[in-house]
Amino acid sequence: MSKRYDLIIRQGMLVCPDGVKKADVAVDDERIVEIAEEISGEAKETIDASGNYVFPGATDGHVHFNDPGRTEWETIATGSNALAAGGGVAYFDMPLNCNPCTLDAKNFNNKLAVAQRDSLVDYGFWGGLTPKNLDKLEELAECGVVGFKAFSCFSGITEFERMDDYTALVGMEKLAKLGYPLMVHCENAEIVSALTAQALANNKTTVRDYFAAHSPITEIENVSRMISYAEETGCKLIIAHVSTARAVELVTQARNRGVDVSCETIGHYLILTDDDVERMGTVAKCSPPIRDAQNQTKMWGKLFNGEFTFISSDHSPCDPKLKDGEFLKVWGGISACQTTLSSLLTHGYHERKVPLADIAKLTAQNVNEVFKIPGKGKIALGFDGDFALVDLNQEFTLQAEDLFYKHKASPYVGSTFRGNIIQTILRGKTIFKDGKVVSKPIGKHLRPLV
Ligand SMILES: NC(=O)N[C@H]1NC(=O)NC1=O
Ligand SMILES: [Zn+2]
Ligand SMILES: [Zn+2]
Repeated sequence: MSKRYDLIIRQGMLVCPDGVKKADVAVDDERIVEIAEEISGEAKETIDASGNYVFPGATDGHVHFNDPGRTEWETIATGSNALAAGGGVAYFDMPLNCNPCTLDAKNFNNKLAVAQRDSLVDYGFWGGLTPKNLDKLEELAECGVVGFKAFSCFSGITEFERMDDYTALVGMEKLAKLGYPLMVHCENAEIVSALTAQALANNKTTVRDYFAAHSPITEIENVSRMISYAEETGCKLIIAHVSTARAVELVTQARNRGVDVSCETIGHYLILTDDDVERMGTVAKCSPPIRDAQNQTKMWGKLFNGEFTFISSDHSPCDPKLKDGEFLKVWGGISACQTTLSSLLTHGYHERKVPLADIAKLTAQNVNEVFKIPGKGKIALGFDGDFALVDLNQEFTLQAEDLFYKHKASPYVGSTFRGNIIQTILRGKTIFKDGKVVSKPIGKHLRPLV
């Protein structure tokens, strides 16, 4: 007997964990219920995807939507719209740069209320770990955080204090017991702050002065230090936005000897170089900074080796006024959550032949597996009906007005991409189509199975 499903997507090239295949996929009651060469049943809605690729909807493991409290920078509403326009169905929001920061249950619940009202797509939240909230980790875990985030160096936000070595050790001991991962922004605080102070004192504030103050060793040293604490405590460690191939090598070596450590990288470390940043200016300032072309080539090698667990955007926008000034002094953060998938299709698949199934793992599957989010991140039976429909060969040049961010700025404005997201579907419902958001906020809170 043929069934009547909520949705059937017909004849798309499905990007499944084991490769790409032409098939139909049916969704009923928000979940994928059938995948077959030809599904005989009918549906309330049918999408003809012939000629297009169907990716699992992306999950961005690392964004700063700044809501509540810094909504003049970005909001959950605008950020989640941008994510959907880029094929995203979920994100994990960082415990800063919202205000107050997510350092206890009360502020977690404040943010949850905003997301319940305003988030177009599904969401998880990071809790923070700072010297001030070692006694709040348990309550944050009970709230349902996906993990904890800490900064080894100054975070840019005074209220979100950096994690000193004592806090790193004790925090990791506690998180190991609770069974939650810690993600660390790894840059050596003493070296970065001394070099920055010296540069400022000498009026050396150019882009190259900034790179010099955040040289590769500051990341490499701190990654190895964090690995030592993880190895000692058994805490699951994730290195945030790793920017140097040498740091990735340290992570891989540690993992090979049994340490529970993995790393995330960000699109811009694979796509832009230091010379691009010099040309583009402060819109492309981030920390750690974007490195040279030689390092970038090695980073692609690491991607081909499977050494990155997932790729995020580190979407960290600000009020444009904060990007206006001398390079060393302005806000560090890049707006990118709308372009990660298209970037990887352009520079990964088309330029370097990265398999599409690997791109799907890096943008959707792995991040949900690492954080134990059930039922999300791949095109498989029983999983959420989350899809990004992609015209793989369609080229487009990104215009500022295409961006759904609160502030229409990004280093990628003016770049030409190959691989356009034409439709995004969250749990069976179309939320973005042909350049427009077509749904009210329907996001729900994602809790890990810890
Ligand atoms: N506070 C904040 O968002 N910092 C982020 N920006 C950036 O470029 N790197 C970060 O960690
Ligand atoms: Zn960071
Ligand atoms: Zn970040």
